[in-house]
Amino acid sequence: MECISHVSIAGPKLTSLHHLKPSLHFHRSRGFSLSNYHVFRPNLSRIAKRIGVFAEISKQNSSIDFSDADWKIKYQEDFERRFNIPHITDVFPDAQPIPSTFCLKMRTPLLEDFAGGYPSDEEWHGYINNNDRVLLKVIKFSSPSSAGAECIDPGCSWVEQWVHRAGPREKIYFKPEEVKAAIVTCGGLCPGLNDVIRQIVITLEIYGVKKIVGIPFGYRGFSDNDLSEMPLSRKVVQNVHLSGGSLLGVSRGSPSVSDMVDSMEERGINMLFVLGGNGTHAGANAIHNECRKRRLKVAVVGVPKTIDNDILMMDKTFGFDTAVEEAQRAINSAYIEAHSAYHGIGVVKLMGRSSGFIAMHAALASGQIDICLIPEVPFHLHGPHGVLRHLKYLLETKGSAVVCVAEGAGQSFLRKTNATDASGNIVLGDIGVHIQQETKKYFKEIGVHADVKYIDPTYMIRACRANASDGILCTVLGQNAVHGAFAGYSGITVGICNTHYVYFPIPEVISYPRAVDPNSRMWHRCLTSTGQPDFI
Ligand SMILES: Nc1ncnc2c1ncn2[C@@H]1O[C@H](COP(=O)(O)OP(=O)(O)O)[C@@H](O)[C@H]1O
Ligand SMILES: O=P(O)(O)OC[C@H]1O[C@](O)(COP(=O)(O)O)[C@@H](O)[C@@H]1O
Ligand SMILES: [Mg+2]
Repeated sequence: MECISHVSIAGPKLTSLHHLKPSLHFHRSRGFSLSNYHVFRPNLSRIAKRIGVFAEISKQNSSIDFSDADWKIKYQEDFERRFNIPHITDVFPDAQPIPSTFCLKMRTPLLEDFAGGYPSDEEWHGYINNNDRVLLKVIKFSSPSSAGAECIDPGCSWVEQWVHRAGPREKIYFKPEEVKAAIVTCGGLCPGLNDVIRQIVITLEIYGVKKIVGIPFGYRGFSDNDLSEMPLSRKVVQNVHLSGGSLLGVSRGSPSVSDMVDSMEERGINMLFVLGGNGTHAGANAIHNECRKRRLKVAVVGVPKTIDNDILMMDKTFGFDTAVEEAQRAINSAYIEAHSAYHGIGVVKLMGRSSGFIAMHAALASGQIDICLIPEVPFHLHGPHGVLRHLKYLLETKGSAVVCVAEGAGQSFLRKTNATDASGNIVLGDIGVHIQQETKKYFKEIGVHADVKYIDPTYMIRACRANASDGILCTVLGQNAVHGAFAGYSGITVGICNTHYVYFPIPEVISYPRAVDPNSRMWHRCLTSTGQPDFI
């Protein structure tokens, strides 16, 4: 691979970190304690153990023999294998590609049949080479103690990790007139679903596909005989992005994988575009595997939909930006209420089952949050270092305060019900209500007036239409999903990585939910912005 040119990273230098050092009750979670550095990412590991994910990472790295002079080459080869994207020729080695019918200089497939041959423009240079790659990690950490460092070996050496570049290929493995493409949207709503549906349909038509359908109400639509598939065309989807929600509907819970593949066979579906989060992608990968087992020439391509932004490796997922923007309205209302009341306290609960990205980014964007609580960073409500004591301090010094809490935070304070939704997700207790009640109780007990208001904007945020930035992301992801399917890939998902668009094999991005790294610069920035102390 070619040489990389390096640039310096902005941020506090070790020599200037003393202002962040923990005092008795200050920023212990920032983790600059170098003397305790036994593992590569101590703070992250501590949190990781709690949420049971990073054990896997250390297991992967602990099996590497760093005394082997070739360990890096072997690691990179192994990485290349892991991130290889499954292709139709893995199962059908004799499958012959045809020249792509996708060419921006030649839009005739919309109008013509292919009896006289496939239109193509050999001279066009708008295609992606199958060997093009995008660098997954772009920071060269010089020490495991650098904030957010992700090191493979104790010396934290530079290891290149490349993933597949997304986009249209010169050769395609499906004849457009033989394609029946289906789109399904699963899980909860997320801004941008309609934008992605629209782009998939438009791009399919540009390739020359005539049979495009929507599966209604998520995976359920495969098995419920009362639900018929929805014919889709550019005309049908032309304006769908102007409203939120999903044109096709969503649902949780699903029929068995084998029933879904039976249904696909009956309907003659050979391209399936699956829009959803971790659960949906697990389903998509299972469908892909089942199709392979049955030797069906089918492309299954995912588009990660998670407002929580909890899919691994990606810069962000669509809908996240809109959610952060929309959350500003709730935060601002909470701020105005709190600021206008005598000793006002506003509590805003934002989405994020296991990841606090929305809360962290919304806090950063608003500049009105005094306390941001996320699932990745443990906290106490009561006690000398607890949230409530700090709220009292804020009322004394500022007169009002605003708390932003991610829905998955502080679950240990709430009674567990073990209830799950139809998809098997744990039903969380309402931490927002709990904080509101505990705050009221606390101030009553200490005889200090406090006017506590609680806002839960979850469903208002989820139902929004995508903002401009998400609209663009959805457009690119939707188009790339179609390019990936035509290129013959299956069991893949699309994403954005270091601002470039890529394909990932599904299992690599859903092995556990992506979480905020409490040792990352972004969390440190959030703490700097809110000015909150550690609550442990
Ligand atoms: N491990 C799994 N294997 C197969 N299908 C799954 C799995 N987990 C969830 N699903 C299905 O995926 C769909 C969406 O899952 P859900 O967790 O509700 O949303 P999300 O995809 O956003 O995580 C549901 O229809 C659910 O039944
Ligand atoms: O009320 P519902 O539909 O179960 O959804 C609530 C959940 O949906 C979410 O918005 C995320 O849903 P997905 O995992 O489906 O993307 C969570 O933040 C929230 O816990
Ligand atoms: Mg899920």
